Amino acid sequence: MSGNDANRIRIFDTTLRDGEQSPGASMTLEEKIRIAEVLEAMKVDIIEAGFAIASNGDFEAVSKIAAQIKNSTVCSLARAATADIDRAAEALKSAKSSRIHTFIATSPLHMRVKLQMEPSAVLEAIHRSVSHARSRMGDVEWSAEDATRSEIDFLCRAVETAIKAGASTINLPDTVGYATPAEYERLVRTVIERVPNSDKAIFSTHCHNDLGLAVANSLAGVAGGARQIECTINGIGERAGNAAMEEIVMALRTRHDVMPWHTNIETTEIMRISRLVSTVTGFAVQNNKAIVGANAFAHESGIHQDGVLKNAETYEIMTPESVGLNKSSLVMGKHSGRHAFADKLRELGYELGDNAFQECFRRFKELGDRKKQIYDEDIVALVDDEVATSENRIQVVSLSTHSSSNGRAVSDMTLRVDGEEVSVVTYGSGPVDAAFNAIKQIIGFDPHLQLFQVHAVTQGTDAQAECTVRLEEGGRTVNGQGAHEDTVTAAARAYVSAVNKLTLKRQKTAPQPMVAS
Ligand SMILES: CC(=O)SCCNC(=O)CCNC(=O)[C@H](O)C(C)(C)COP(=O)(O)OP(=O)(O)OC[C@H]1O[C@@H](n2cnc3c(N)ncnc32)[C@H](O)[C@@H]1OP(=O)(O)O
Ligand SMILES: CC(C)C(=O)C(=O)O
Repeated sequence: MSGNDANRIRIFDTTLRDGEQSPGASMTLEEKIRIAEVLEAMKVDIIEAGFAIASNGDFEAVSKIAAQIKNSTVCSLARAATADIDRAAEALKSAKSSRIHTFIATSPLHMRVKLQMEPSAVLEAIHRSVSHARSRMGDVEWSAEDATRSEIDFLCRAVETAIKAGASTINLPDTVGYATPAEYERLVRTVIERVPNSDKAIFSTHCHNDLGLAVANSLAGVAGGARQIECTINGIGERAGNAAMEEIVMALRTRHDVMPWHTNIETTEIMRISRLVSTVTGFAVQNNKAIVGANAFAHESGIHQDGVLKNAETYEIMTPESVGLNKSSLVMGKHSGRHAFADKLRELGYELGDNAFQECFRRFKELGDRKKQIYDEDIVALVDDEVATSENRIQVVSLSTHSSSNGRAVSDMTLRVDGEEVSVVTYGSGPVDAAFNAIKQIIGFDPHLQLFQVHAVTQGTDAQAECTVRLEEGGRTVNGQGAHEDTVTAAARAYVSAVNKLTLKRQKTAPQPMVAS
């Protein structure tokens, strides 16, 4: 994307610093380096690699990332304290491009309660810390922690002080995610308008998501004049997290018509980094999360699937490829329609005649009513079962069984034999035995069961069972398969499938009566 440089938004990623502040999200050194490498590959402008004074581990991570990353600026956080700044400078010393990010709170509450400092002392601390940081490094960012709950006059004086002392980036964090978009836009605009030397700095947003407004506020901040956005992958961060980088970048790209700003981010790396951060932190991405959630490019309803098959733009405002996904997915379930089912069958390599298709679709809908998720394997099992049994002389119409842990099982079975329905009630040592006895009683002969095997097609207790039955009779051996989410029905279908093969073989030599009299 090209554009006027005044419209270029720098992306400052703080996944490794603020993101790691999410309770439970600690990352190892190796994991941080892997994440930094992908951030660099996706052309992030500034990577905040850690808070060097926080621990030896943080120091080492910042140092190693600084030494390794060449195409992004590497940054460390530091309080308004000489020791913090020196530690940050030390950790960053081998970086090709580096930044010290120093901060202090400017809201009355934070100054009084947390820092226990008078506002005048805070102004002095800003001057001292930024000047010291500048003496150690050319690129210094200063943040007014809790800017959105600060008094505007004081905030403007603090910003002016920081710029005078040499800060070239001024960040106005919504530290507790309190602002609304209109307020935040106004805050950024007001500070830029009122601070006399504001043209010497780039203004930045850093929005938390306590009210779910982090991304909206960041974009509002840009409308107010900010040209750097601080954000994290998957929106991880302190409490409810930070603005999600993938959402910001894709919003700017997708709605360029109304937001004339652009980033340098290589968006096709988005899925890769999202999965990496999720794996490393153990923080699953919610299915309906914008851009990177499992459902972000997935469609289950028949009407949507039909639309997407005709033209993806009907229900997709960006392409899956643009975020590094191969394609959108049509999730098969009870809401799917014939168009999507036919498309799925083609993808799985099936070509069915009309009748078989209609029957498979009917069974698929039934399965969808009973099973939460339908996987490709379920459809394969269902279609194979249907294709294998649709021409059979004997078919299972219905089966119900009752069993208990300390007694016999009973089966109530109806088979269709040459178009005629026959029902029997039989007993057995278990439900499968009872069902097999029913089939034997109806067909009138008793083949030897050589093999009975069951396996679950997919995971979960609602998975379909796939059964194989091997029968032998008079030197003839046949295998039959059956699939169903009820294991006993799957077994019965497999048995009947084998019996059909056996009767075919028997008829070729010595035709027998099909129905017991
Ligand atoms: C909004 C943010 O995300 S800010 C970043 C938050 N991230 C972190 O805190 C993670 C890393 N932090 C740490 O490892 C530790 O808190 C350290 C190493 C920084 C400090 O540890 P400790 O010296 O034990 O202090 P502790 O964390 O208990 O308290 C913080 C101290 O820093 C002071 N402080 C807080 N912010 C600043 C600041 N910007 N500049 C100067 N001092 C500050 C507090 O007033 C308090 O000072 P006090 O000890 O005189 O009361
Ligand atoms: C240190 C600053 C940038 C911060 O993380 C915040 O205010 O949330």
